[in-house]
Amino acid sequence: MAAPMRGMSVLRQAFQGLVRPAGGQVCRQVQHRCYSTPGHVQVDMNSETGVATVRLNRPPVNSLNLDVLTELSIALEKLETDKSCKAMVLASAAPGIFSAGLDILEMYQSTPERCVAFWRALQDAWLNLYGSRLITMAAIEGHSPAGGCLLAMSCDYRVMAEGKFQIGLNETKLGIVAPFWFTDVMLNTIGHRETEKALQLGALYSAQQALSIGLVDKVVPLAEVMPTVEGELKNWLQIPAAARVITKTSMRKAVLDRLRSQKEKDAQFFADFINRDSVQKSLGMYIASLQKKKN
Ligand SMILES: CCCCCCCCCC/C=C/CC(=O)SCCNC(=O)CCNC(=O)[C@H](O)C(C)(C)COP(=O)(O)OP(=O)(O)OC[C@H]1O[C@@H](n2cnc3c(N)ncnc32)[C@H](O)[C@@H]1OP(=O)(O)O
Repeated sequence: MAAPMRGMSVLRQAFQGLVRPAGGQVCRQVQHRCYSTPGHVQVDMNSETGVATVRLNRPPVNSLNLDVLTELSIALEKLETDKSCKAMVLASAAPGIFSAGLDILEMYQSTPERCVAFWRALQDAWLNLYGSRLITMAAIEGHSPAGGCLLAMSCDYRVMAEGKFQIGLNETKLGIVAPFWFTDVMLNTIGHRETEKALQLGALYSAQQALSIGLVDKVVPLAEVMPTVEGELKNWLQIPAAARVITKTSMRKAVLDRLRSQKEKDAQFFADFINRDSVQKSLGMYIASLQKKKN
């Protein structure tokens, strides 16, 4: 039997038929399909309910590098074209973390070519997620700063674990600036006034604070995050899909089109900005401060 997954009772897993096959990877019998387990993005498709669970799996903190973003993008594309898939839950396989955001090492002392490739991968992953026809829900079972917050905000619904975890767009604290499409998503989520404060301060919120400004939709104990997402999904799945998708698309189209129309310019701008001496200096100091935490 596979080791119990966080936030899920052993009984529940037994009921769902979790087994460990000869290859050593966790798979489910009968109604579940695992499309991709060897990489950094695990997809578990329940063909009975039409709900896919996509877990980021890059310990220790699920930082988003070029590989993770490319895998995430491909996984989302596959689910989008899978007619049996109706909904997607974005979660983490790493305890205590949803995602630490972009891998800072992709932005520090990197080449302009790598920076552009990295940024394109982020753009594509985000366009696939924010523009998805699927019902998308974020199960935030840990910290979710910066790019992690962007992924969560890009879902239709967010459930976060109570306790010490934090969420927010903290870019200014690193001496960098949240790109316009990060800002657009936050504006659509919490409104203008809260976004202005949040972005200028690089604010990281506790789950309760995030709930109070509408950055997340529900806060529950850690073990209740997945069951709460599953419960909420039942409501969403009852809505006629075509009407829901048209509504979602019309509300998100302007923001998606804004990036689509200037993808290359945005990627080039990112590479130029990130390679400025002053930005590299700030990032270097931030990396040192993360490392110092341990000593
Ligand atoms: C008009 C101008 C327009 C400009 C347009 C372009 C501008 C560019 C915008 C770029 C956008 C960037 C968005 C981002 O996502 S930046 C990333 C921001 N992320 C963070 O600030 C999170 C940093 N991490 C933490 O705070 C903590 O790690 C944590 C998430 C709270 C977890 O804490 P915990 O104690 O559990 O873990 P550790 O801190 O000990 O970390 C374990 C190891 O992981 C390394 N680490 C952590 N985060 C990252 C990361 N994001 N990237 C790479 N590596 C990371 C950490 O250093 C530890 O490594 P070690 O074991 O080797 O020491």
